[in-house]
Parts: sequence; C-alpha cells; structure tokens
Amino acid sequence: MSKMPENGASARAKVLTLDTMNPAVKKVEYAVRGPIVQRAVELERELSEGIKKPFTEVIKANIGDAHAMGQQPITFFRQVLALCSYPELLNDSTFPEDAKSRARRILQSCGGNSMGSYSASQGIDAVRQDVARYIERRDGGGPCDPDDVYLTTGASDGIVTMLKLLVCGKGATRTGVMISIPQYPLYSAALAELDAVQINYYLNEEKCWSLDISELQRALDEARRHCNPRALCIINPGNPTGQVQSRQCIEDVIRFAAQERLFLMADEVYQDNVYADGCRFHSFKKVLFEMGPEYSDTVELAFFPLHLQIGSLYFLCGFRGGYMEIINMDEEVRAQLSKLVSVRLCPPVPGQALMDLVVNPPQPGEPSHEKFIKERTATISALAEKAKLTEQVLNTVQGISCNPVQGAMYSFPRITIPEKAVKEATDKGQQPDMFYCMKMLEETGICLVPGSGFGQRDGTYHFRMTILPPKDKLTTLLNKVKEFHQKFLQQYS
Ligand SMILES: Cc1ncc(COP(=O)(O)O)c(C=O)c1O
Repeated sequence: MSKMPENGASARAKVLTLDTMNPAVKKVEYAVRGPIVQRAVELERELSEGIKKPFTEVIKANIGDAHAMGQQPITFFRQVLALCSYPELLNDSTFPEDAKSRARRILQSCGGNSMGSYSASQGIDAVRQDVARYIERRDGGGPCDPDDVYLTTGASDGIVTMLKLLVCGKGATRTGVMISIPQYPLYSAALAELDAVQINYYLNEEKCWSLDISELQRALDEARRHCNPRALCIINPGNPTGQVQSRQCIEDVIRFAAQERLFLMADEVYQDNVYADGCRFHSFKKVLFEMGPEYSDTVELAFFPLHLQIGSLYFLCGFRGGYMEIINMDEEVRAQLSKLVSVRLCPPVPGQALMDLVVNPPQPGEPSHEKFIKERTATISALAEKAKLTEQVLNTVQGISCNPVQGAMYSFPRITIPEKAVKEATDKGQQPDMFYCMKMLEETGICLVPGSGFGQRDGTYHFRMTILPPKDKLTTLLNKVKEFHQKFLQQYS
C-alpha cells in the first residue's frame, strides 16, 4: 500500500503495481531458486549470527553449481582466462606455452585485442569456427557451417531466444510448446512469460524416465483442440530425471516431429555427463543426418549442447557461455534471429573465450594436455561414482525409490508422503513435497527442490538432489536424508 506523506497530501499512486504490471511475469515460477532456497539463505545468515539450529551448516543440494560444491577447476582454463584478462602475464614464464598461444589467438580475435570489447552479436568468428569443427568431430564428420552457430549467454539465453521466434497467436491459435514432465523449469517459466501454451508430455518413471511416442501423441492430440502446437522440446540427458534416451527413441522423436510438423529443440547441455553402463549419448543432429535426406533436409532443429554450466563437465556456469546450432531454418526467419540476437549486443566475451577452450582443449603433445586429461578424468570418475552411490543409498530407505542416475547431475527420487502429512501441507496451502522439503531444511540444513517445481504425475511426490558434493559430504547428506525420511514417516504414519 502507498505510504501517506507526512504533510497529509494524498500519495500519488504508483504507475507500476502488482495490478498494473505484466501479468505474464506474475505467472513465472522457477523452483530451483524458489522459497526453499530463500529460506536456506536466511538460515545461513542466522547461523553466521550465532543463532542455534539443529545443524551447523546449510548444504545447498538444490542446484548444479559444482564450483560452489568445492569441485577442482581445470587449471588450463583458468590460466588462459587469466592471460586474456591481463595480457601482461604473457611475459610470465610460469604459464605454459600452449596456454599463452591460446590466449594470444583469443585476444587477436577480440576487437581491440581486449576481452573488454563487444564482439559480433552472433559471437566471435574464430570461436564459432572452433565450435563448428567440434560439432563435426562430435557427430562423426557431418558438416557444420559456422554461420549456423550462435554463441549465447548460456543455454537459457539460446532456448528463450528460440521460443521468442516460435511463439505467436491468440486464443485457439496460441502457440503450444511440448515439454516433458518432469522438466527443467526454465521451459515452463519462459512459456509463461511469453504467454504460450505449455503442453505437458509425461516421462515414464516406471521405465527409468523413458519417453514414449504414444504419450507424445496423446499430449499433442489433446492440445490441438485448444492451441496450435508448433515445437517439441527434449532434454537429453534429462534434468531433473537423469535418464539418457536410447538412439531408437531419438529416431522415433525425429520421425514424430517430421510427421506432426513440429520444430524440434534438443537440450543436450549434459551430453558429456553419461555414467551408467550400457548408456550412450546420441546427438539429435547425428541421428537426424543418419536418417537420410528425407529428414535431414526438412526437420527444423535447434540444439543446445555443451554449455559452460554442465554438459562440458567443467562447471563454469558463472561465466555464462554456450551456443546453439540451427538446422533447416527458413532463411528469412534466420535473418530475424540475427536481428533478435543483435539487440542484446553480444554474449559475454570471457564466456565465449571459455567456450572456445571447452570445444578445443589442450591436444596430445601440448604441455597442458596431460594435466588437463588427469583433471577431466578425475571429474568424470568422481561423478560416476557419486551417481551410483546416490542411487544405492536412497534405494535402501523405506518410502524412497530412485531410478538409476544414468546421466546429468541430479537424482529425482520418488518419496512416500503419508496422508496425514499431505493434509497438514494442504491445510497450510503448501504442496506436500514443498512441506516435506521445507521441514527437511529446517531440521537438517539440507536444501533440496520439491518435485512439484518440475512437474510430476498427480499423487506422486519427488525431490531433486544434486550429486555434486564431494563424496564424504554426499555420504553425510544421503545419511541425513535417510534419517529425516524415517523420522518423517514415523511422525505422520
Ligand atoms: C537442462 C538444462 N537446460 C538449460 C540449462 C541452463 O544452462 P545455462 O546455465 O547454460 O544457461 C540448465 C541449467 O541447469 C539445464 O539443466
């Protein structure tokens, strides 16, 4: 409410109020940084002020920020970035020669020989060329034109940009976009903000979160009655669900998109995070090209691989970098895309520089290669071990069942919430899994994200927990979750 000025004159009403603001923004929700996380931050402050709690530390297992979890950064990346930021260090003999030559190349490709300059809106040419060569290597030689590559401020930026191009219409012609449930809530948030229709298709939890074409068809047929479905988004490997889809599944999805005339958006940011035996990452682009010209010349695809966040395993999310490649996009729309990205001038140049290193790391024979491989291998092995550990421990708890964490960096176990607790939550106006996670935070200091933030089948409850903490911390965390769940069941059964 407006505050009355002291002289008694009536206060001027604010131009911007909850009633007059953009209603689409009010519909946006983003559980990954929602009320639980806000409370976790408050608890951290209270602990630092000496207020007594039943725990001594808040463990933020809600988000995939590996550096915040103490993961070792990759030395080569830091060296090159340091050299690019402060080129005087190029005279310092403690830096290896390959880091120096990489820094010189990046600096030369930046306007004004400085990372402080703007770059081209689509991204630095030399970096887009390296990305294109990388995608060709990744996909076994299929051509990639650097002009089809757009560097972005992380995957989020690329995904939202593509959705902006796709969304239009009003009423029954409003654009519908198919997203998985559970989903990474960037999608639901962006669709809410753009006032598009979210079309939910459910992943099959009983079959390790696999994707059934019959479920896609059901969701599409129902949606066609009230909107205009135009795009299909797939996250593979999955967040929050950690599954890795089979090659057959990807082929079926491409065929479905072709048949139903849907624009495909493939979120492959976790492409390098595959742990389970027998699982392999198959890129949409590679499968599309293997299916022959009937598909590779027609299906419109945007994919978002290897971002600084995660897919690359290097966890540089704060630098904000990434890229997308677009395939079979109409030339006139592509011109609109180029215009759209030019409005934000350019993605951060340090993020672009790092992206270049991610797609083009030290090669055999270069001074930094051995150390780089050692650091990278240590990261992958540790993640694989922690994925297994998480699944194993959670499955020993009565009332928790967890699918194998085949990839990405989260587990998404199903939890039993007794009727009595569901009622108490409903009486408080809370989702039952929010009630559960809030209680766990207050009693143990563990910060998880309730499954309702990602979407789940009615009557089922989950939480998302990252597998990133160092092994000893993860073990403590899992044991605390176990203890809490047992107590919770006893209290409410
Ligand atoms: C599936 C998925 N897509 C996109 C993103 C956004 O990544 P970025 O930090 O590159 O914007 C994330 C981040 O966690 C993610 O999990």
